[in-house]
Amino acid sequence: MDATAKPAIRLDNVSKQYPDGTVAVASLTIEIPEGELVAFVGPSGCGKSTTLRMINRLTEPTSGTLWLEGEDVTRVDTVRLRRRIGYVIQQVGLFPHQDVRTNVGTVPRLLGWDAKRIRERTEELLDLVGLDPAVFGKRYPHELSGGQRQRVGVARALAADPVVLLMDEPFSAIDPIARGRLQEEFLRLQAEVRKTIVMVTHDVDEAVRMADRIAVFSEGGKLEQYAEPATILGAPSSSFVADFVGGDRSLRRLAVTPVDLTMLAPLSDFSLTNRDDIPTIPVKSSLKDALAVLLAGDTGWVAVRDGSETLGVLSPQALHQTLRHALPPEAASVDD
Ligand SMILES: Nc1ncnc2c1ncn2[C@@H]1O[C@H](COP(=O)(O)OP(=O)(O)OP(=O)(O)O)[C@@H](O)[C@H]1O
Repeated sequence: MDATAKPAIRLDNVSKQYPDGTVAVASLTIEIPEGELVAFVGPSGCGKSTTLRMINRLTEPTSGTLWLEGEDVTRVDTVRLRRRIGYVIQQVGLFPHQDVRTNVGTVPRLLGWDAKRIRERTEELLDLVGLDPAVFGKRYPHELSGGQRQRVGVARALAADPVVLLMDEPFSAIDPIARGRLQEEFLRLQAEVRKTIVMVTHDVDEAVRMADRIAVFSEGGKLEQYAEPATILGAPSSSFVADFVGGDRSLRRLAVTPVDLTMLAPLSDFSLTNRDDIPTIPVKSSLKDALAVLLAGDTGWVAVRDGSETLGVLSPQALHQTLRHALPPEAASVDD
């Protein structure tokens, strides 16, 4: 964690015991750095949603302290607290009898914004989530696809510019192809708005792809490991974490391991009739992207580009070495 980054959210020894005696979260301390996307993963019933809902106090903690931007919000008025925290859930929870524009303007209306400002803000947000306001603004939720509804849900959650966005399984009800597209769009949106986001997901690939940091929980809201995706996959802290992220975590790791620029050979080393034939990848590509491009091409080489400048060429041998380096054999077994 960047030592200078101040946490947007801090849970301090927070616990939740439901009235029937179930201890969903025993005693959890975790900090969410400002501007980061943190994914909560873990087996069913381990307390992910309870923890998420304690952040906006839809579920009141039994004990412990909750901090938002350095302020103790454990006992502040929940209506005011929730205005600072957007919330997106799996079934979106759009109001079925209100059109898209009215749905998106919900919180600004509650805040008493004037009509012109609400209209401008809803237009801006619909544009931001990739829905043309002229086409979609007047539609009702049942006139939208699942993915479009989800975008409206995100636009609505962002409407009053909250400091934090909580998302509980936001993409899980959407088919895999549309989900991939939404995830990508969401990452683009996040690069623009840079909110502090906490997301619960069942999908390890989604967490690896989207999160700056992953929190792996076990039963009772026990934080097993809290680290960047590459660390969770490459150095799981226990056999529990290793088992949870799965036997194919080595392959998952390729998606978060960048191409090693020290392995590139100069383009001039290659006697090619037409250098334009070499497939290229951008400098920030992952090993997974490099491998995919290499397999799709005929030349066996991949040029790495920074804008229009070619930095060098990745040969199959260099890629093989990088893969072996990225996927050491010991990564396959982890002991407690
Ligand atoms: N209102 C409630 N009353 C009693 N127990 C509850 C309540 N809500 C959740 N629980 C219990 O608390 C524990 C944690 O539930 P929670 O929904 O936080 O888990 P989760 O990790 O989000 O699960 P999932 O991945 O299945 O959604 C579970 O044992 C669950 O049965």
